[in-house]
Amino acid sequence: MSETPTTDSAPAELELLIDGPAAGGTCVARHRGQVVFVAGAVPGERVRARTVGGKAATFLRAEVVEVLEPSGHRVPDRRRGYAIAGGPRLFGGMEFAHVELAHSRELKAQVLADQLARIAHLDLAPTVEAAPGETTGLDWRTRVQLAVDAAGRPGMLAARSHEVVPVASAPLACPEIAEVALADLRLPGAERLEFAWADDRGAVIVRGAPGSGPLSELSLALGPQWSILAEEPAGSGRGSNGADGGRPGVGRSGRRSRGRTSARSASRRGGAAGHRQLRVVRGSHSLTQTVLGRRFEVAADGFWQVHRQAPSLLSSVVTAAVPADTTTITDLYCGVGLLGIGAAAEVGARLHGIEGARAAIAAARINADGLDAHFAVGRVDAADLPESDVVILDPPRAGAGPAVTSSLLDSGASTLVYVSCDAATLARDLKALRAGGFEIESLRGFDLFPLTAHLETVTVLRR
Ligand SMILES: C[S@@+](CC[C@H](N)C(=O)[O-])C[C@H]1O[C@@H](n2cnc3c(N)ncnc32)[C@H](O)[C@@H]1O
Repeated sequence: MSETPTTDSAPAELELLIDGPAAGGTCVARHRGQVVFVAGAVPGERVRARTVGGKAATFLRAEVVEVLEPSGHRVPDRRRGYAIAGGPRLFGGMEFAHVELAHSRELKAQVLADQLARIAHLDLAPTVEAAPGETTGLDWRTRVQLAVDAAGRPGMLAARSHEVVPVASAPLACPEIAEVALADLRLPGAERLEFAWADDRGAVIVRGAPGSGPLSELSLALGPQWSILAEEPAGSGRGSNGADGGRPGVGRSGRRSRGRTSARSASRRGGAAGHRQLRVVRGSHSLTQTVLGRRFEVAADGFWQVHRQAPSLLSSVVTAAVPADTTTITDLYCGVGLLGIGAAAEVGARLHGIEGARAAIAAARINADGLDAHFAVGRVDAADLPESDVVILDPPRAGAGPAVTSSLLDSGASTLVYVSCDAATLARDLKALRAGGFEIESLRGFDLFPLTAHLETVTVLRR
């Protein structure tokens, strides 16, 4: 066991006592006064961990290699359930795979409270509520992105790596996606598979250049309920149509890197979008999702709330915050209109929606059929906000930011309903909104990304 100081270039093994939870699904420990963010740990444990880099002068990052004194909240790593023969090699993105589901929600609530306190000086003790009917936390994703390795095998990326770990089925997926037998698929030339499931149909987007053979294999492997879309070949002249998803600088391969979003490309909460136009190999580019009795059209590669219960849950919670006498609602970052349409229909209000993705606005206009609804394509941070009593906002992880919070303070709105998937940017924006005169009426956390480090919040503010 090394007792020498660690640096980026010299990994070391440390014995650590794990303290509280930290952002990103890690836990905090200390080594010779230096903070260590440890992946794969549970608070209260004693572990042996290997450093994986970090700024040695300020903090270290490490991964558990052996648990010396386990927490009672530790469970066998659920990622092993997705291993193919020859596995298991573990992949990234299921930060709480080794933690009891209920306890993972408590850890998320502690991180949320900590960020609200540190950034916004708020003394709140929010809980993180389970989605209705959640039991295992393993079957919720209606949107799944998989990488494809050089041999054409679908898999997940290893943590902080481009290495593809092949999997037998899509992790955390809803049953309809989970039953697709990935271990049998070979799609050489493909770079990424994106699955989306709606009411009773699904779509698979194949990115990269798989050629006709692999696409035929995919067609045979999937039932008729699945549409298949493929990227147009590079150089076909059919690139992005230029409609901007409006997420500069945001971007992961999912909920966080959305600067290159085309109107027909993914605009998930952080995810990088596709770059090329899609061709329908079979089926349709559009899916229909029914939420609380209302039908929503959404493109297979357009933004949609990922947890199968999220659309109805968020729509209900947002609508409940809208006063019955509301005459006008503005829905910022409205996507295909899910939150604003539900609320406007309930109280009979006029609706304005603003969203960066042109294709989403086209769908929103269809989805708002029968309502007094007006939608505009544009960047929220550059928009003049329409006069309204209530503003709903559901920004990407980057949050609203100073330009938008300033517009909200200048607007005539007396109620804000802020839906967020990032506690840190929420806290920053709440600080600005409170300083400008809004008061927090309620703040609820929801575990809409079970067994990952992410959570959703809905905050109601009034003035
Ligand atoms: C988290 S999604 C919310 C969508 C919608 N509220 C829903 O529940 O389906 C965020 C949306 O904001 C859009 N967006 C991101 N940055 C934007 C910006 N600066 N201006 C306008 N829209 C933006 C994205 O295209 C995406 O549709």
